[in-house]
Amino acid sequence: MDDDTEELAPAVRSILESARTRSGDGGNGHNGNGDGGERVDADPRDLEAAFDAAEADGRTPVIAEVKPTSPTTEGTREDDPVALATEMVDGGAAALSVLTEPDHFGGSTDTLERVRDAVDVPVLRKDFLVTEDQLDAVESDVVLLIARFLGDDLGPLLAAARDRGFQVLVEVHDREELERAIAAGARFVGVNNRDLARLEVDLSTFESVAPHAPDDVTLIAESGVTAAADARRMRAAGADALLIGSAIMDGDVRSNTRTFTTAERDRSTDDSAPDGASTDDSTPDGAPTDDSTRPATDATDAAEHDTPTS
Ligand SMILES: O=C(O)c1ccccc1NCC(=O)[C@H](O)[C@H](O)COP(=O)(O)O
Repeated sequence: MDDDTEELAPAVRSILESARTRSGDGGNGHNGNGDGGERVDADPRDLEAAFDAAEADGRTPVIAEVKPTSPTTEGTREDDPVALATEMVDGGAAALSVLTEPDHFGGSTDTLERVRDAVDVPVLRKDFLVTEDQLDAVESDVVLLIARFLGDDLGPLLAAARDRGFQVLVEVHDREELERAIAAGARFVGVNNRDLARLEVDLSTFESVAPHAPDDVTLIAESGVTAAADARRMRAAGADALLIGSAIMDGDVRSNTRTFTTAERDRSTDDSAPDGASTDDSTPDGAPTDDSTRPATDATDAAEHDTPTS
């Protein structure tokens, strides 16, 4: 496992420390998979198909995140997560992300199980997994692995997750992490606009990393999307889908989700954030992009799109 924890924001160091002490019970003293310690055999709902269905229906593919709180959020949203999740789906979310991290995000494996039972879209388990046994805490359709935290363990953990049937979203923040993710065989890559060293969000992160991804990788823009204009901007930069938490959780969840899922269909969608927060609009909006035309920074970069994935 990588140990550059000195470079991480204190909150993120604390998240990692707690992740390293959690076992495969999800931190709740309860194995979310039923009977203690059993290896998960996941029967996943297809994430790519969910994105395709959203596109076919004219919706921007959005993974809406059930995120009760976080180190960068004030307060905790106490509503029933199942009710919130149902509203997200009603708002057009192609998939859901559910935090299972208990100490900093108010998540739990029980919440994920309840949400997954209540909806029919794919559900991503959002957590900071660092050991193989943690994969067995609960069944989900997709698990998140964060390249920065895993170092050389990324490949083995990705393989262990796939062995259990999970689809895997590998999160990266820069080009070096993207290359490691691709070398490990990632097919879904999330580019996190939030810098875990400083917890600052900058949408240009996705714009700078995305052109280096092979065309056959499904790219997800994570964090910092707060308005319809941001959603269009990420799509113009090549995002196949968007992972959105705080801006959906703040206020009317169904209506907030709809703001993003209709961002490209209705160009008149108000560009202010659903909660009125200002947006990072330093790059002009772009029209929706086709996967096959993911922008490249230059001809050399374009050639790199042909890198095969396993
Ligand atoms: O969201 C945080 O405050 C946070 C702090 C430290 C590490 C990770 C954090 N977030 C995890 C996430 O990946 C986000 O929840 C997700 O990308 C959604 O981001 P946003 O739409 O900005 O809520």
